[in-house]
Amino acid sequence: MREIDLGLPNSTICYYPTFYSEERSLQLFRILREKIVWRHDQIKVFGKLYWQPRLTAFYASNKKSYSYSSLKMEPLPFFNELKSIKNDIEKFTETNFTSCLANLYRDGNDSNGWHADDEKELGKNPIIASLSFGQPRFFNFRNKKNHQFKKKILLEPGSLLLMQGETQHYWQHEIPKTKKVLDERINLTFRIL
Ligand SMILES: O=C(O)CCC(=O)C(=O)O
Ligand SMILES: [Fe+2]
Repeated sequence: MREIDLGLPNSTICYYPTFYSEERSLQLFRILREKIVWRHDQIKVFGKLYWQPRLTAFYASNKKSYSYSSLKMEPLPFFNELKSIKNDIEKFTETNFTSCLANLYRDGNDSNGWHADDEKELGKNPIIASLSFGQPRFFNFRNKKNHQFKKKILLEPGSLLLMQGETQHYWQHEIPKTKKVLDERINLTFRIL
């Protein structure tokens, strides 16, 4: 499989543009759009409530909830197709994942602000497997200590982005908004909780 090492210091980040074929990605987009129970939550930032700029869902094979940005998500059980995607990822990475956070970016106005996936329940050096479907979107990295030090990649449908090792200690990531009229994008991030 085609593999692109991002080559950022103090990180292990690999991009696989064609983890799924074009046809399979389109089929999976339709299934995920329909079967995932999407929710729109509010989060509290400095005491003020804001609507999250995207829809989300949380699935897990255990009972562990996922907490971030003042939000606590209780898991739903995996449905068949999501389980089979999890299987594909597990075979490829030789890693067993317990949980999947799903994001639906409805258009260019939806986004995911600068953050690192460094919640303590993920452990010290978490492995995160991130799959993309639907509309391609840019994904930015920036160095935590030097915000000028950035790298931008386009996440294409059917692609896999693997972040592991010390990545979350040194780098933040975001999905920026864009003024262009865009279609929906679905992201699945598999994690161990
Ligand atoms: O949508 C993406 O590709 C990134 C999602 C993300 O960073 C997250 O859910 O923690
Ligand atoms: Fe993230």
